[in-house]
Amino acid sequence: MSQNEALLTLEGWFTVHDFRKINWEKWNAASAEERQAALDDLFTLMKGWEGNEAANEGSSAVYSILGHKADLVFMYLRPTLQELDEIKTAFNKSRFAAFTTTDYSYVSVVELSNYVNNPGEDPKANPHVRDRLYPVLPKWEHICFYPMNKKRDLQDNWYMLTMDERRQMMASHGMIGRKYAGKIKQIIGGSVGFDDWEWGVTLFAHDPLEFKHIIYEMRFDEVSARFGEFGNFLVGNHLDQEKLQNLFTV
Ligand code: VOV
Repeated sequence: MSQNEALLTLEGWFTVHDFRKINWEKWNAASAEERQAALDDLFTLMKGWEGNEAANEGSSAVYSILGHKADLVFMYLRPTLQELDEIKTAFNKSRFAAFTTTDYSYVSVVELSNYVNNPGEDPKANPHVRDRLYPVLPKWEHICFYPMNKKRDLQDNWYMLTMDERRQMMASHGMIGRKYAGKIKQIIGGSVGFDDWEWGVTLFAHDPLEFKHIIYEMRFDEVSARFGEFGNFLVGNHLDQEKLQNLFTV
């Protein structure tokens, strides 16, 4: 056993997942003009977010969420926490926000762990690394989000393993992940100090069954089987302006 072999991590954009519920009773009771004004406010915000993305100053995406846990998720990536705060405030001032409530959100920072770095190389000079730290959210049809920890039990304490043991397990994890190239795009948000779990995992897929396949396959892999602890899973479908307009048409 070796202690204090803390890993160097690389951080990219800060991230908020803002999960919202729609107050359908209020929405249905509003006039057609009030509803359209609310949607127009939302579309104006979305245009602004697209501008940020085009200027390489962050990325955003909107998805519906199935089940009772939420109706929508707004996922934002930005260079600073201040910008994420401004987005939250602007959203809350919009007429659209008055028809929503939020009881779950997740704050993290896009993270790469340095298990795979090349000694002597400045990782942030590597365009491949930069693309992963400052990603454009892919807007694929489906999203899956869940928070997770690595276990800290006496027998199975991830943080008491040696660097070599952890590196080996992460290599096996990465091998499984590579089989899903083109099918799953993963964004790992480090959330130690930012939110209630250690990581927020966001997966994008064209086929939602790929979420089930990769997560199930990883459950048999030692790092997940022995050390993975998981929170709530949320899954949903991509929304653009047209789909939002249809969704909210009464
Ligand atoms: C497309 C799928 C995919 C691929 C290719 C992939 C690869 C990799 C690599 C190469 C590395 C290590 C270097 C780095 O990049 O950080 C990681 C790192 C990580 N992963 Fe991963 N992962 C995937 C997918 C993937 C999934 C589905 C999950 C959830 C696990 C599950 O059981 O539900 C996950 C989790 C993580 C986490 C929490 C970390 C950080 C762990 C730490 O201790 O620091 N990940 N991951």
